Amino acid sequence: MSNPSRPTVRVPTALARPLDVYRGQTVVAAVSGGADSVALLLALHAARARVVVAHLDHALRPGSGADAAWVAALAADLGVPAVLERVEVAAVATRRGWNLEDAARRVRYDVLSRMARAHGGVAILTAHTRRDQAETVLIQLLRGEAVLTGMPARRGSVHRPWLDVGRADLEAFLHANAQSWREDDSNADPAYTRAWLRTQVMPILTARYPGLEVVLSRLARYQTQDDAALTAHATALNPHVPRDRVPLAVLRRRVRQELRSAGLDVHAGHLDTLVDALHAGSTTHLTLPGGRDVTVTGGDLHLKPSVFDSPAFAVPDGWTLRTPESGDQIGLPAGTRLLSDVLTDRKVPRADRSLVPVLVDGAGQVQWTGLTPAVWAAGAREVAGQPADPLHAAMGEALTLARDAAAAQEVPVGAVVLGPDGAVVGRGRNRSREHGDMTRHAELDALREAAATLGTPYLTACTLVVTLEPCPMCLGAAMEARIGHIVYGAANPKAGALGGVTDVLAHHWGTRLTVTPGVRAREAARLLRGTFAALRNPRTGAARQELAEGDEGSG
Ligand SMILES: Nc1ncnc2c1ncn2[C@@H]1O[C@H](COP(=O)(O)OP(=O)(O)OP(=O)(O)O)[C@@H](O)[C@H]1O
Repeated sequence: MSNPSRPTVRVPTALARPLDVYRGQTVVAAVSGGADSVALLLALHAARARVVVAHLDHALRPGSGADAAWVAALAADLGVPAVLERVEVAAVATRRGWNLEDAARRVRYDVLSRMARAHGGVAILTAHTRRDQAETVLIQLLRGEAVLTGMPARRGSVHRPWLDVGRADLEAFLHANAQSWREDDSNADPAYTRAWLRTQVMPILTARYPGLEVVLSRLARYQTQDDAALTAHATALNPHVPRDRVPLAVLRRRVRQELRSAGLDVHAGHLDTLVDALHAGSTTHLTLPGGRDVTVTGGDLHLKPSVFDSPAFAVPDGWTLRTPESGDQIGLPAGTRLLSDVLTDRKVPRADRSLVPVLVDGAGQVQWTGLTPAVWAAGAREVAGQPADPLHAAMGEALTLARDAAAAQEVPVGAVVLGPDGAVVGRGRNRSREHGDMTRHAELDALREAAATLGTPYLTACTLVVTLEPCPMCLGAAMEARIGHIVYGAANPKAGALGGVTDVLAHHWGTRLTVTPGVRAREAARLLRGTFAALRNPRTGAARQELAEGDEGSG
């Protein structure tokens, strides 16, 4: 029931019109408690939509619980139902190897979709405004994305009705109705790209180009229209048209469509190589992320089918070989996961997932998967009489080095380099404090030692194993040394160059490098947390440090 003591809300036309279509409809309003989503909630309620308020507490800030309670109280005051959920997003990010912003977004949309299904909502409405749209276009530009379409006004059931609404109109609306909102300090923290753009970059640009926000959101609209037209051409492309007569913009979309429909992701550099070869009628071979080989020859694109391994060991009694079934689970050292999530993380194309051989035990738990390298359940290697995972063992050495660094009051990061035969040829740990030199990172020490051991600076068939996602300096050094494979433990949202802050490999480099994230990630992350706690508070921190050490064998 609506609160009768609440004054009637008057909504200006610019804000009300985009919401007219929801009159009488059940919709889920995503309300953070910030100005934009509070205004959306008020305006939707005034538009006589049947609103269900949805709020996710990401548990990333001490005040987040208070925000949730505030949103619940506002919903109660308006007489509309509210669904609240709390998810430890930081733990999800660590487990899945995602950066924090990414994890927060993925978890949020997942939870919102579930809430919409449970309440029969026809749409999930977010309060993104023209300002958010302008920032998104700038982010796409800075990341070097091929099209600057911004956020779509609709994607599936997610609707963004206010993408053309200016922030000033919205705040004026809230003030006119004496409605308060919650301020989130992290919105001003320049460590986050969006907040940095909002607080540091946009003010400078807007001082010179006052209409920038409008211009950028118009650009997004035009680019969306252009992209739709070119994509339609690409879809309708006749396979017999000589490729050198097809405009590159259409060809690029066509190649992307073909790869996407095979469930494959590509970097811009890969796409350029394939498109150029198609257009020129030349031949090129590439290995895409996820290990799929693709060849362009004679103006055609050929995808080699995924090849999966069969078990090359005696299958233990009671285990059965089959293909994945929905709901399959695997007990990994860091916890039990859905097999489908593991296959997603390993970038197995959707179309090929039903072909992956798996071994399940008598209880139906997956013990082994035929990926390269294979994924084993915790303890399964021992049951099958297989040697320990060499990467797990190498990470153990790197963790020991990281602990040595911690004991020497250094940031606890350790690294080893495995030579082409898998033996350790280089070791390193952080020594920046000892030398008063910020280039003395663990990886650089390990690379240097490996080059000395092998007698060559080129470490082409070598693997760098490091406890923390490398920073740009160390990743650059590894690429200069032509390292073929990087394995890391914990994600590094503050300085990581493999997706933590930026994904350096998204650009086209001359070297080919594969990356395995998340090996013994929990131990590496705990060690870092324990050391920082020890530095801040020597008494309680010491206990945590011991905890971190005791965790070593659990991976
Ligand atoms: N914790 C949350 N729970 C529910 N919905 C959220 C949450 N955080 C963000 N959203 C939705 O996503 C939109 C965009 O998120 P963003 O982080 O830009 O918003 P915000 O700055 O936290 O809040 P607002 O946009 O309400 O001022 C919000 O307008 C809101 O609709």
